[in-house]
This record gives sequence, structure tokens and C-alpha cells, in this order.
Amino acid sequence: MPSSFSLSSFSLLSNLTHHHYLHKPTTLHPTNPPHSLSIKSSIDKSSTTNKKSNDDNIKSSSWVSPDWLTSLTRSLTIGQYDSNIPIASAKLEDVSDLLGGALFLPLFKWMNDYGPIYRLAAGPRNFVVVSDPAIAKHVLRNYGKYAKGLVAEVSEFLFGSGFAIAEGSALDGEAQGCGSISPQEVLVYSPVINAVYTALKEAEARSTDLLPYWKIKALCKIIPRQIKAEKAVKLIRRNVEELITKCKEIVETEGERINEEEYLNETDPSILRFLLASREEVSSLQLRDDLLSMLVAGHETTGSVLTWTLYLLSKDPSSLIKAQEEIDTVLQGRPPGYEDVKNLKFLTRCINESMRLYPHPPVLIRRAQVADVLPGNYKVNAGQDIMISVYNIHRSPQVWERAEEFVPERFDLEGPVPNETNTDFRFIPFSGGPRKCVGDQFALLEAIVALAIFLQHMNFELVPDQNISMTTGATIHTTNGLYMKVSQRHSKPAFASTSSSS
Ligand code: HEM
Repeated sequence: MPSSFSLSSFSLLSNLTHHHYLHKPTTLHPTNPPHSLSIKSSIDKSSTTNKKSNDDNIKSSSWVSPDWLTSLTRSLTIGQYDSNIPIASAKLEDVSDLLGGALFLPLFKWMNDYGPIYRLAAGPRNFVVVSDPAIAKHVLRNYGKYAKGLVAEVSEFLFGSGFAIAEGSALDGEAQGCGSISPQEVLVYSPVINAVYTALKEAEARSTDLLPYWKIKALCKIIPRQIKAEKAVKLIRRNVEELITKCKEIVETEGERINEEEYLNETDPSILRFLLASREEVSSLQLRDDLLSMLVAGHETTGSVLTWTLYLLSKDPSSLIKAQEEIDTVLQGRPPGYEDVKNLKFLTRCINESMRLYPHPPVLIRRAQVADVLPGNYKVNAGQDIMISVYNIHRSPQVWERAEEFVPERFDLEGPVPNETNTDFRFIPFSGGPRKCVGDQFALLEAIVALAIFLQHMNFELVPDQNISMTTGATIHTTNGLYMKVSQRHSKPAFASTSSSS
């Protein structure tokens, strides 16, 4: 009988498979712009959709931005900010069904109302929300002028001094990112994942809290939400510490065989730091936090990508058949090897397109360190918090044709794998600039291999009548799970006659 399962479990599959098939990350194609894309930027004022003016009426209240707060922001900002950034009035109906925490959804609605840049009062803070590739490029590329800011503030309790949120030059003068995490169903299997999810939800909640009461340590000891978060972080840290202890044992027994010179020349700085720390006890806390950054940033992101890619394929049978036929042709029934990955072109495009529609995380956060003028002549003051809505950029009809549709072929199969450079920041699933994801190539390889193995061996269909809604915990995930009926598939003979119940 076909069995139901939740796709979030794919994070497990992705983590299991990469050990066997992946060797070294690489760029699979040269970089040229995809052929069929069009762009209109906010720099071109004639093409913007700033449909509402700053004088719009504000009618109802919201947890994100109550009327009085929006009004206050508006009055405080008169003369302080360049008036050509419209102020969004956040209304209760925009967010009332989203209290689970999918702030990126109303951000999309407000983009349609106010255009590719607007100001939003969120709790005591105000954000400039950016949905324009040219402005995103400016902010992300100018790391230094723009730092992590709020992200570092609200997730310090989890990441400690790990490089994912460290300001400055944690990775050899390179920068940082926020990485991600999420699921729900995997939680059943892993209390650690559950704890990470709790902690990331907490970080997200902190970013929209009206009062940052969690800065007062005594309050954290008595407020249930904080007690839960603290418990979660303790569990995560204990697990990472145990992992480090185990690794140290391995290094101590095997370490003698490692040629230090070779490692100094070839090894990633973070691994080097790990090896050095394990031998010299340099800083076990720093090590723990760095490792935690890597694990948190890399785990659930790929799992979420696989979840949404399978969801999209389940709703587009012709793309699914095309992907399975490609897998059969390229792999001829065997497991994928490194060389096969570059021939799985359509499958790769399905993943790219899935990351366009469901980017993880959907929003990137930065804080202006100095006053600046954004492309389009929008002035921002030092200290200004900025949200770059990747979700908005990826779904904007001003940026993409048939923006809301799943069209893997929009990225030329014979062209380069799309990235921020060859799309001029229209496609930024791994961010861009100095703090871009450090695991991007690895993550793509991991996703391709995991998906190829799954599609090679399994057929699946959506369980009908599900209410599939989105929420966030850094990545986009489903509120109530996403259920599929799966059945064994035999890659040969032909696809159509191969399905049988498992
Ligand atoms: C499909 C999977 C993944 C996605 C969508 C993703 C996405 C991202 C994004 C958007 C950022 C930048 C955030 C920002 O600019 O604020 C980031 C940063 C980061 N990612 Fe990933 N990531 C993925 C997989 C991975 C993996 C597998 C690893 C590690 C093995 C990883 C490690 C990191 C780290 C360490 C950072 C912080 C970099 C820094 O601060 O300089 N990511 N990721």
C-alpha cells in the first residue's frame, strides 16, 4: 500500500546522501544572463508601482504596526527621511491570519500596494523594505556600510559568537549570512531539530517584539516563552559540544597522520580552526558556536528546498515526467555520481525554480552603518534597518515574466546555473556580496543528488484536500505538514508502466 509521509523528512535524506556521492563543490556552468528574463528597477521611476502616497489613510491596527505606531513613525520621519520612500500602513486584515509568523506574506502584499521600496513600522523599529534587485545589489554588495544588525541582535542567544552572525571578518575577511532552519515533522525524530526550530522561531519573534524585554536577563527566567527558548539553546549547545568531543577523539587518534602543511594550504579556514582548536584547546566556545552556525545554516535549508520542489513537481505532472525521464537517461538505473550531476540539467532547473518561488530565508536583514543614498535616490540614515525581501524580488511581476508560475525552463537549460551575478540580483536564493551563503555549491549538489535518488525510485502524489499554508522559522515551511502518497518506482522499463505499491 502506498504510505503517507511528510516531505520535511527530506532533510534527513539530503543529509544522508551527500556523504556517498559528493566530492568537491564546483561551478557547473559558465555565467551568462538567462535569456528570457526582463527587469524593471526602481531606479527607473517611470516603471515603479508606488501606487499609494504617504498620505494614505490608516484605519485599523496590527501586531506588526499598530496605527499609532505607523502614525508616530510618520510624524517622526517628517523632514528626517527622504519623502520618496512611501510609508506602508500595515492593517490588521493584512496579518490577522498570519500570526503564526509568516511576515514575508504581507510584505508581498505591501509591495503590490507601495512599490519596490517602502517603510514599515514593525514594533519599536522601522524597516525599509526592499523588493528591487538594484537596491538589493547595492545593500548586499556594500557589506561594511550595511551590517547584520538586527539579525545578530535577536539571534545572539542561539549563535553566540559563531560566524553566521558575527559582524566583521569572521571568515578570512569575508562576511556573514543568516542561514536557516525549520521543519516540523522531523521534530518527531530529532529533539535537536525541534530545539533549533524553537530557537529560530524565538529569534523571529524577537525581531517583531514591541519591547525587547528579553534583553533583561531576570525576565527571561520567568517568562515561559523565554524559558522554552533557553532550554532549547541548552540542548543544542550540549549536542554540539558532544559532537565536538567525539570529533576531538577522532582527531586525536587519527590526527597524527594528518600532514599539517598540506592542511594549512588547502583547508577551509573554519575546518582549520576546528582542527587547531581540537589540538590546542584554542577556544572551545568559539568552536562550538562556529560549528553550530554551520549546522543550523546548512541543515533545514536544503530540506526545505527539497520539500517545496517535490510539492511543485507534484502539481506539474509534465515537469515531473520530464525530470524522471532525464534521470533514467542519465543514470541508467545506477546511483548518481559526481559527473552525472552536470547532466541532470532539467532537474537542476526545477530546483532553481523552486528556490525562486520559495527562497530560504525569504527575507534578509541588514542595518545601515552610515548614512547612504540607495539606487533611485532614496536616502537612508545611519542605523536604518533594512529588509531585503528575496521572496518579493523573486515573485515580482516587475522582475519576472509569469512570476508566480513554476516554469523550470525559464532558466536556459544550456545556459549557466542562475545566480546573483548572472541575473544581476534578480535571483538571490543564496544572498550575494561578501556575506553570501558559504554552502551554496554544496547545497545545490546535495539537493540534486537527493532529489535524483528519490525521483529515480519513487512515485508520489499529493494527498488531496490538504490545506497547505506557509509559515517561517527562518526557512519557509508548511504550517500543518505536506502529505504525499508514495509508491515504489522502477526506473526501467519505461516510466508510465512502472508504478507499483510499496
Ligand atoms: C539550499 C540550501 C541553502 C540555502 C537556501 C542557504 C541560504 C543562505 C543565505 C540566503 C545566506 C545569507 C544570509 C544573508 O545574506 O544574510 C546564507 C548564509 C550562510 N549559509 Fe547557507 N544556505 C543553504 C545551505 C547551506 C549549507 C549546506 C551550509 C553549510 C554547509 C550553509 C552555511 C551558511 C553559512 C555559514 C552562512 C553564513 C555565511 C556568512 O555569514 O558569511 N548554507 N545561506
